[in-house]
Amino acid sequence: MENNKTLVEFQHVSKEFAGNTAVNNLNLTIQNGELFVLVGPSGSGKTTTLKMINSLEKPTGGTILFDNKELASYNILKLRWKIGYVLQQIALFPNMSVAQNIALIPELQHQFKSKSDRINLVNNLLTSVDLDPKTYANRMPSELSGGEQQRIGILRAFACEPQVVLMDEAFSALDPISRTQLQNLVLKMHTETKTTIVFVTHDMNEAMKLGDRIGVMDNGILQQVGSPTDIAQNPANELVSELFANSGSKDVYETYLGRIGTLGYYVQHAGNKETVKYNENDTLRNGLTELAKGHEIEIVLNDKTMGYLNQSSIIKFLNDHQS
Ligand SMILES: Nc1ncnc2c1ncn2[C@@H]1O[C@H](COP(=O)(O)OP(=O)(O)OP(=O)(O)O)[C@@H](O)[C@H]1O
Repeated sequence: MENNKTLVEFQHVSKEFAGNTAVNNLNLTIQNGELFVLVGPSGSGKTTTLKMINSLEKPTGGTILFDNKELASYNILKLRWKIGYVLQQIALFPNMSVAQNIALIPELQHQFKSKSDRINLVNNLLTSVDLDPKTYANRMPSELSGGEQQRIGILRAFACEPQVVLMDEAFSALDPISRTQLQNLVLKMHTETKTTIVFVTHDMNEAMKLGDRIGVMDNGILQQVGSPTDIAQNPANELVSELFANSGSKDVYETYLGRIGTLGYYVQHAGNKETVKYNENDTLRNGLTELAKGHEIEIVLNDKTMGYLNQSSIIKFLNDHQS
């Protein structure tokens, strides 16, 4: 029977380059609608895994299913229309305006019935990321900052309503402020569009902030797959706990909260942006209630709040109240 929940499935997938194993016997399922993060040190096989999803690399062993059909049986060029791709090296077309870049793929797919459809799509997408269409639509990529260019790269990837968006170290070259803004943008796009995203990073903090589930890779081998809570609380082995420890465990709780805060905020994006501060155990519960209502909150960490945050019930609480 078909399982519509699975979008990508790696079955015993390996990839060798001239005798060197980049990916070793990978078994992994990525669900429709999830934000899946692959994290691991340099050379661990993340990019190779990602590229096998859009067939930029072909496995040397095993099988990949896409939407329950063997990837090898697809017309790859057609399939790539349905796969958004965002790279670290910002890849906007330099001779096209912002609007032309964003509308390119839907245009090639004849998705616009009229000129106003095209203008509406571009204007809505730009407005959704706080870039005024009047100012930005006709600019050329060279007239944008790095962060703005990557923002447009993300919009372009989402513009054709892809089945999945692949992002490879998309923010690694950016300054910390732009990086945080773009991470928040990805969470917002994901919450709003429910598009499946596979995000590659070497940064555990970024993984903890973004991932619904995280896959930890090392040396071509998938070490563990789990929610941020699983990875933080029950690392499968030394490698995972070291990677986690090196990322600074305090930061992890902060990014964890960042994620919760961002989700809370974006649930009611256009609504009330009241800021309330909480710093005690009991008020944290109240804070979460506010958050579930869509209010933005800031939680100051101390021993008590850290104790409470250790419970995975915090996530359950938000899930129960947001749906
Ligand atoms: N085209 C290629 N030819 C030969 N070897 C390759 C090729 N692409 C990747 N490799 C090797 O495969 C291994 C995994 O590389 P990959 O780029 O997937 O790792 P990664 O985890 O994404 O690393 P990084 O974060 O540095 O990009 C590395 O040893 C790399 O040198």
